[in-house]
Amino acid sequence: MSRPLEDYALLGDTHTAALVSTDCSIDWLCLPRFDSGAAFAALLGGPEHGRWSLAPRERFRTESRAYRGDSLVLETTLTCDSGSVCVIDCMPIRTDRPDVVRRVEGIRGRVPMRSVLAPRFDYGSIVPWARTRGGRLDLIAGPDHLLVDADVEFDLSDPEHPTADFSVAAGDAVDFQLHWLEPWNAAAEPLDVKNTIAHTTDWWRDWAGRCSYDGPYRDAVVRSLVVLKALTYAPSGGIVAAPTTSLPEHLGGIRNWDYRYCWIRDATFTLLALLEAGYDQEARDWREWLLRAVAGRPEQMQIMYGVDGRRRLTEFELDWLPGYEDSTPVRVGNLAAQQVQLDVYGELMDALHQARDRGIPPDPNAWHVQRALMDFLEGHWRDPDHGIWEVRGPQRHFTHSKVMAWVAADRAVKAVGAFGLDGPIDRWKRLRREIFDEVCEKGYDADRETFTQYYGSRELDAALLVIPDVGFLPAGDPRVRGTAAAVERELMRDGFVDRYPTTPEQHDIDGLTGTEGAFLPCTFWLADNYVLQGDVATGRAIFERLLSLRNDVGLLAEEYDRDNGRLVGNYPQALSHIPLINTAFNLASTHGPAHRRGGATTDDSS
Ligand SMILES: OC[C@H]1O[C@H](O[C@H]2O[C@H](CO)[C@@H](O)[C@H](O)[C@H]2O)[C@H](O)[C@@H](O)[C@@H]1O
Repeated sequence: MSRPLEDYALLGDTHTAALVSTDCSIDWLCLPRFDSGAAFAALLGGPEHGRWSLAPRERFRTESRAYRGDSLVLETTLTCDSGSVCVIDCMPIRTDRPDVVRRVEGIRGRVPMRSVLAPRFDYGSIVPWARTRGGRLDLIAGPDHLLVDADVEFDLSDPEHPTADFSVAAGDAVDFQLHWLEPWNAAAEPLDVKNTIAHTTDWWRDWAGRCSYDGPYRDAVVRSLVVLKALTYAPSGGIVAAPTTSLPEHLGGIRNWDYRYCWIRDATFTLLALLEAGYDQEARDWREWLLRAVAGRPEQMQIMYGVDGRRRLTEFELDWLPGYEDSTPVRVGNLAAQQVQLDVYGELMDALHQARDRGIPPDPNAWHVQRALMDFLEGHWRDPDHGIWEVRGPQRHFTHSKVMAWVAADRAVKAVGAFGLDGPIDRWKRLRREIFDEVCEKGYDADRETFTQYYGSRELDAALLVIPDVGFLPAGDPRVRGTAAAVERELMRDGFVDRYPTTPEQHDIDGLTGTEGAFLPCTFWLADNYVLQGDVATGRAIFERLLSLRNDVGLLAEEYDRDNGRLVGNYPQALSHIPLINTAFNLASTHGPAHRRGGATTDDSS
C-alpha cells in the first residue's frame, strides 16, 4: 500500500515542486519544470522509480513536522534510540537553476543516518550514470544532469543507489544540495546552505506577509495562498492545477489525470482569491497569462494550456509505472485540452471583468480578444459540449455550461455599461435573456425543483451550486434553494459533496468506469450557498469540516475518499485551495460573495 497523500509536504521554487514524506523521502519531483519528466517518481510506484531518502539508520519515528511560519521551508524532527535530528528541506526560489537543499541538524545524542539518492529520470525509467567528480556526486543521462554537493561522501559501490552513511551529533549539521543542470552547461557553484535556508524562509515570509486579509481562518488562508504561489510558474504567471499527475480519484481506479497544466476555468476563482488577498501583481500576471494564452483565433481557444501557453498536451500512458496504489494508467498530457467546454468563455469574461472592476484593466487590445470570443460564443452557445467536468462520454447540453455562457454575455453587457467599452450592448442583452430563458426552461426540473445536469436529464450536478455566486439567480430564489437542497439530498454523504453521480448506470455520461471521491471544491460551493442564503452557521460548519481534512501542514487534494478517510486525486490541488480562500472571505464578508463578485442578479438580466 502506498503511503497516504496526507504524509506528503510540498516544496517549491515557483518553477516546479517536490513532495516530501513524513520520513523525509522526496518521492516526487519533476525537473526542471512542473511538466517535465519526474526524476523522483516513487510516488507512482516504489523506490525503484526514483527517490531521495534521508533518515536514521535505526528504527525511528517522526516526532513533528511543520513549515517554518508561513514559509515553504519544512522542518521534520526524527527520533530514534540514539537521539534526534531535525531535517530542514527547501527549494530556493529559482534564479537560474533548480536546487533542493537539505540540512540535518543534530538535536540530541548522536544519530546514525543514511541518505540514498537514487533518481530515475523520465518518470522513473532511466537509471543515470553515477560518478564522483571533484568531490561531487554527478548523475547524468540524456538531457538530465544532477550535481550533488554534500558534507559527507556518497559511496558508489552500488552505482544505482549512491548511499551516504554518516552520523550527526547534537549541535552539528550536515548539508546536502542537489542542482539540476542542462548537461552541456558549466558546473554549478555550490550554495551556502545555511544562508540559503534563511533567505528562502525570509522570501516566503515576506511574500505571505503581503496578505492583506486579517479575518477568521487567516492561517488556513495564508497557507492556501502559499500553495497557489508555489503552483505558479513564475516566468509566465501561469498557475498549474496541481504539481502531480495520475494520483487517483479512486484508489485502484482509472480516473488518473495529469494536472500539471493551466486551466482557463480555474481563472476567475484564482483571480478573486489573489485580488481579495491583496496580491495584485500576481493577479495581473495571471491575467496577462490568460490573455496571451487565448490570443489568436477564437475557435482555436483551448480550455487548458501548458505553463508557457503551449497548446499541444498530447496524452499518453507510462506503462512502466504501477501507479499510486496500483491505480493505472499513469497518464502524461491531457486529452481534455482538445475538448469543447463552453463554460470557459464565461469564466474568462468573468475573470477579466473582475480584474477591471478592481482597477486593473488589461491592455486596451484585450477588449478586441474579448469581442472576438463573444462573436464566437454567440454562434456556438447552443452547441453541446463536454462540460466543466471534462466528461469523456458524449457531448451534451450541460446546464452549467449554458449558465456560464450567460455569464459571458452578462459580463460583456457590463463591460459596455459600466466601463464604457465599445460593443453591441443591445444584442448582448438579447443574447443574455435568450440563454437565461432557455436554461430556466430546459435545464430546470420543475417537478423535482432543481436545475439538472443537462437539458432534459434527471441527474444532478454540484457545479450548479455556483449559480448564485456568478449572479445568474439570487441565492434566495426558490430554484436555487431547490437545487442546493437536491444536491445535499442526493449528492452529499458524510458531509461531503460528489460532483455528479458515478453509479454504473451513469457511466455513459462521463464515459469512465469506477467511481471517485467527494469533490472538495463543490463542498466549498455548498458552504457558499448557505452563507449567501444567510445561514452562516451551516456554511461555517461545512467549511470547518473541510478544513479538518487538511493534513498536518495544511494541504488538500482534489477529492476525499470517505470510506477510507483519505485524501485522493492530484495533490495539492489549486482548485481545492482556491475555494478555501474564497469561502473564508465569504464567511468574513458582511456583504456575501455576490456582492464581492459584482455578479448580476435577475434584476438586471433583462
Ligand atoms: O475527472 C475528470 C477530469 O478531471 C480533470 O479535470 C478536473 O480538473 C480540472 C483542473 O482543476 C478542472 O478544471 C476540471 O473541472 C476537473 O474536472 C482532468 O484534467 C480531465 O482530463 C478529466 O476528464
